[in-house]
Amino acid sequence: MSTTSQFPVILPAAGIGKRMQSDIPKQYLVILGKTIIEHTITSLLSHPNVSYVVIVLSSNDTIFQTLPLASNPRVKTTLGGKERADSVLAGLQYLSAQEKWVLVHDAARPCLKHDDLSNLLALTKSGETGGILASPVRDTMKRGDSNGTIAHTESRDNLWHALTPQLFPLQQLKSALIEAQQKHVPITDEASAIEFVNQNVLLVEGSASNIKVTKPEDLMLAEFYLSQQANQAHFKDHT
Ligand SMILES: Nc1ccn([C@@H]2O[C@H](COP(=O)(O)OP(=O)(O)OP(=O)(O)O)[C@@H](O)[C@H]2O)c(=O)n1
Ligand SMILES: C[C@](O)(CO)[C@H](O)COP(=O)(O)O
Repeated sequence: MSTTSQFPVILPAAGIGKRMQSDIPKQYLVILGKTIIEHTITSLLSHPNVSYVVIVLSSNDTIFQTLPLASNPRVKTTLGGKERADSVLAGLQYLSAQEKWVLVHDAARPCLKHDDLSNLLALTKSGETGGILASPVRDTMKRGDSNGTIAHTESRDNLWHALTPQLFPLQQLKSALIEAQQKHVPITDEASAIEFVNQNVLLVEGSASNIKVTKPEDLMLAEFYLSQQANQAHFKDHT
């Protein structure tokens, strides 16, 4: 990917982190001396093909403006909504209609690797079909029933974990999200909106280390991956 193509990123960060059960929204928990959202934004802004990042905040947010990154001219903010999809749509509406492609990435995924983002962005070279980072499931998959017993074993073939970033043409994603919202279809990621309007989404294999910090036990795992990435960068700089 050349350094001349530049893409905006929408970063939904208006969630409360119910499953994390912390006193503050999980994106403001600190790992290795920095909040999770600062790790995420720093990793995005240091990629040569990212133009700027639109952070979608809750109207109750009092923390973001206190972070040094808040005054970075490549960091913009807007207000989100009740569900993640509402926040993403608010972010898309902030963008100029001149933008062709848009990336959407969770604030709560601080361990994104540049190589994975470059592989995803390579889709913009080959056509108009968007795609997502994803990782193949590894375990044997069971479908349970309402009694908590196994109904059957699901085939692992072609089964993937959906990750972010997700990359789509701006207008396609905006109209798919609006249509899903009007029809009250629950949307948990951008790809599901595009699937809802019967359009194709490509899968780009990404690292399983690109975890979403969701539950308390994920904090230690994110710390491990972030320190591994910092060590690798240090090693690169000294060889
Ligand atoms: N109304 C919402 C809900 C979620 N998000 C963002 O979407 C990303 C992924 O969502 P998730 O991990 O589910 O975050 P939360 O909604 O905060 O967590 P929980 O579901 O445990 O409450 C997070 O960066 C979160 O801040 C958002 O911008 N607006
Ligand atoms: C967008 C996402 O991170 C893809 O894995 C995810 O769908 C966010 O919401 P979830 O409720 O944690 O699945």
